[in-house]
Amino acid sequence: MRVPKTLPIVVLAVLALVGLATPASAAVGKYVALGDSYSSGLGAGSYGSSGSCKRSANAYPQLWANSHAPSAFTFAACSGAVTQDVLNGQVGSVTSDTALVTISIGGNDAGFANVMTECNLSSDSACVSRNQTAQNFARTTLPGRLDSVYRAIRDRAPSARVVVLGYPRIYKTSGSCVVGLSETKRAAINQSADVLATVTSGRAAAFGFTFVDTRTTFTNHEICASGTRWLNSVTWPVEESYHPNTTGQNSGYYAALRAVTG
Ligand SMILES: CCCCCCCCCCCCCCCC(=O)Oc1ccc([N+](=O)[O-])cc1
Repeated sequence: MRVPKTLPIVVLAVLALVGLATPASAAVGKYVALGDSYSSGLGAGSYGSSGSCKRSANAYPQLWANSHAPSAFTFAACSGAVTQDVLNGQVGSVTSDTALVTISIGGNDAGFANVMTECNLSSDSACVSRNQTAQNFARTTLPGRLDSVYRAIRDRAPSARVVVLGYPRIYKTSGSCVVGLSETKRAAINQSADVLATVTSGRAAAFGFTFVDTRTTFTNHEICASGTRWLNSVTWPVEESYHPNTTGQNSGYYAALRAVTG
């Protein structure tokens, strides 16, 4: 076997060229953060001048932008948003050169605030019934609404990576819990979270989007869990109740997002 004397030099030259053409870390393109209060960071404080949208400096989209230095960052998520709000007021920020889109949406369409209010003020059976209504809505009406949002994102940015982040279970169910609702109510609310996760992950997959299941990230950090709690219980302002706190945004949502984006 005869190896030409010039081969090592050629190999080195090729390696050098490849090295020059490849930056130490890949450049990060434009990032647009869409969604509701779980993405705006309501519950995590430091809302700056974002008004009623309550975009927190501690929210996972801001944490991701701080650490990844995208070429542009649009924080469009807004507290209380339903799917139609994303279509009307948020998705316009997504453009053909957007590289990454993140979103959490659908919980308000399914009646999140009404469910939590009913379960706090009414009987076990009323809470269970209200959750069944929400679950029925999530299975029948919500898929079409999610499809409209996901289609709009894909149409506007066909080559963007789209990461759909789900909602955690709010409660730990086993064991006693002074700050929490009855076991029956907690189980019913968690079942709604499970239905939302199933429906949302299914629609995300249909569009080739990445679904991040935050139920697993938040495990043992729910309300009534013995570990550090990552969600507010009933708190003041009331609208911040049942939302991720600073640690929930960081160790729950941001960590789960980084697990799929690097
Ligand atoms: C649909 C049944 C919900 C039962 C609990 C299910 C598990 C957790 C699901 C969480 C879904 C939260 C999505 C909504 C987040 C959000 O924007 O909340 C709001 C925040 C603020 C307002 N508000 O009016 O100020 C209204 C709503």
